[in-house]
Amino acid sequence: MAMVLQMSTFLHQYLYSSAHIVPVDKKSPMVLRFGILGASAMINPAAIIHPIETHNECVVAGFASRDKKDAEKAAKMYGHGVAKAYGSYEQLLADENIDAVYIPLPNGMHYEWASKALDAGKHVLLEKPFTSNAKQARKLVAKAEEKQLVLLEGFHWQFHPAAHAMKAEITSGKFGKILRSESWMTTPAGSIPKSDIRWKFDLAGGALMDMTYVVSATRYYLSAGTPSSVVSAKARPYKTDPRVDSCMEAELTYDLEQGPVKSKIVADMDRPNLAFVVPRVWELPSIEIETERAVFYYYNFMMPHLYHYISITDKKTGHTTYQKHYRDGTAWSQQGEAWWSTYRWQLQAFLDKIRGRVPHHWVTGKSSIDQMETIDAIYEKAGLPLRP
Ligand SMILES: NC(=O)C1=CN([C@@H]2O[C@H](COP(=O)(O)OP(=O)(O)OC[C@H]3O[C@@H](n4cnc5c(N)ncnc54)[C@H](OP(=O)(O)O)[C@@H]3O)[C@@H](O)[C@H]2O)C=CC1
Ligand SMILES: O=C1OC[C@@H](O)[C@H](O)[C@H]1O
Repeated sequence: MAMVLQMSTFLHQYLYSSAHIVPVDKKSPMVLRFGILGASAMINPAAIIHPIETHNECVVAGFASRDKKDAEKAAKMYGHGVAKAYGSYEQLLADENIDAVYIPLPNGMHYEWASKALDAGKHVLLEKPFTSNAKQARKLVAKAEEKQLVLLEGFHWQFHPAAHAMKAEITSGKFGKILRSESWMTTPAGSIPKSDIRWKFDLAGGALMDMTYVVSATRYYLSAGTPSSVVSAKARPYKTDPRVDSCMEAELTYDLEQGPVKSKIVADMDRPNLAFVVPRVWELPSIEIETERAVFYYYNFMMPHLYHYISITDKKTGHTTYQKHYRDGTAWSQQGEAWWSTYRWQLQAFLDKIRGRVPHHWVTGKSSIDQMETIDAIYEKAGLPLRP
């Protein structure tokens, strides 16, 4: 289902950004010039190109590809006559006219290229998962601190008003302590092509890596770092490479100040059809959290701009209330439009951080390290090697 969501978001982004394109002066010192490493990545239009088109403080100034023709194609299609094409990532990084880079490369290349970008003095918006493993994450965060540059893991969903509205309810104290959580993300069997980067161990593929959202949502709503223990972890190995998890299910325990919480996560890139024929298209990435007095359920936490709801069921009365949030919210007073996607909210925060303004939300380096430490611990418990 995740792929269907991705396609819907492409359409959503295309339609809304076309209606809200803002012309910007590339030469103005106030305009941040982005370069994209991996011009032909599938995620580019939704995650960065269309959001930038609707922002008056930034522009895509360069596309780099392994093949210069692909960079030229992207520049022609999305460059608005100002973007340059580069036939290698190194060439883009060497260009002093680029201020920041977006990195949508295969997971296993995140560390190398984010590190090189920081060395070249660029701010980095890095796709999830942050790196291949926690060791790399620690090194990368240290490098960004040393260079005093902005480095952000692209957990776009956390920047959306609905994410914050749900968190504000959970942490309000009205519903008591958190007791347990369960988060899942699936995509129907056969929907990810065999050639996809997600199936390649050497590129740090695997369901837990790709659907890292289930871990990050759990940690975000529990305000947690790393689990005190991975109670169980079971991988369904990918047919042609058992080091790659086509599905990962794990049970974690968090020892929070408020008390222990049991969390289950499910990430399935090859979800069997219902009765062998019906793809489970209704299974959007979701999280359920039980507290002493209520059960929360956030349906489609990953792409809430398309559709979402948050339900809160009172455990005593059984009464359920529903909420939807497309703008404003606890962390926002003035910013944002109802049509902004999670990626547009994320871009706003990234720019605010670079410009010295206070972003409405941030994914800290420590959080990205904790995230990768959790992923490593789950792989270890499942008996799979850490990603290279
Ligand atoms: N935030 C979100 O919502 C999403 C995030 N992602 C993340 O973005 C990243 C890219 O995903 P996606 O766009 O689906 O990936 P794609 O396979 O579509 O794109 C990856 C790009 O990386 C470049 N590349 C460099 N080396 C290789 C290699 N050895 N094999 C394949 N590609 C290579 C290619 O660009 P070129 O040839 O032009 O250099 C390629 O187009 C992943 O880390 C993924 O987790 C993905 C989807 C959604
Ligand atoms: O980040 C992602 O979000 C959407 C999914 O379809 C995709 O597999 C994943 O990389």
